Amino acid sequence: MSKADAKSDTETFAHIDSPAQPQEVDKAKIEQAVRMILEAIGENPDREGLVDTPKRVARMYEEVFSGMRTDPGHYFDVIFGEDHEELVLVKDIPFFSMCEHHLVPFFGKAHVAYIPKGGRVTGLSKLARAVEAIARRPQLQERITSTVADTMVEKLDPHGVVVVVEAEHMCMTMRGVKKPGAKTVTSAVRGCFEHDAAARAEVFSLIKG
Ligand SMILES: Nc1nc2c(ncn2[C@@H]2O[C@H](COP(=O)(O)OP(=O)(O)OP(=O)(O)O)[C@@H](O)[C@H]2O)c(=O)[nH]1
Ligand SMILES: [Zn+2]
Repeated sequence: MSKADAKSDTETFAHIDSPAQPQEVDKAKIEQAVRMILEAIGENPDREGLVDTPKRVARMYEEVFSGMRTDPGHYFDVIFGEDHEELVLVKDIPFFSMCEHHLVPFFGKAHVAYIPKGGRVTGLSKLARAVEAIARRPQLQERITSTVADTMVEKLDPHGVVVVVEAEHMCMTMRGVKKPGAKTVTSAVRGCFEHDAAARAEVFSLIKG
């Protein structure tokens, strides 16, 4: 399921030439919708404090959903021919995303580890950029986790990948079940880490430490 999702993401963004050329969001439509929501809750969208709110929300959605117009795989186009076939871990990458069920934020940290193969070593910042591009869409935590892992497998063909994401979901905090502090942890394990329990344990202990 998650692998299929990652594939469809790759297909969705296949037409985008560069992450530096985002397509526009339909801000006028967002403004219209926000105005309607304000009316629906009994507010006056023309009062002073709210008159610019639809525009602000449209700009905010353009920013927080910018990953809709970014192919995370592009970040792995540049590779260094470094002969390093040992573990690389970038941990505590902060991210912010939007729950696709309620359109409220969930946020936390991502930890990304891989063992490069054949000199396909990526820039460390590209791991964080890929996490950000994938998070900035209407999302599920599980899908962020597996899409990061599957994008790396597809683009870098490494020996193995481990992605761990820990997050707090505002839809569980400020509404509904109201359980502030509850953390969700998800992981995606690919390649050699699937079979090598010791290597997997090393990564998890480095993430924890
Ligand atoms: N698996 C998964 N579930 C999520 C994520 N973000 C939010 N959810 C859950 O999505 C579910 C949506 O459940 P529904 O019953 O359709 O909606 P709801 O009535 O608003 O649910 P409550 O949050 O329980 O009030 C809730 O259980 C959320 O906690 C996520 O990233 N992954
Ligand atoms: Zn939610």
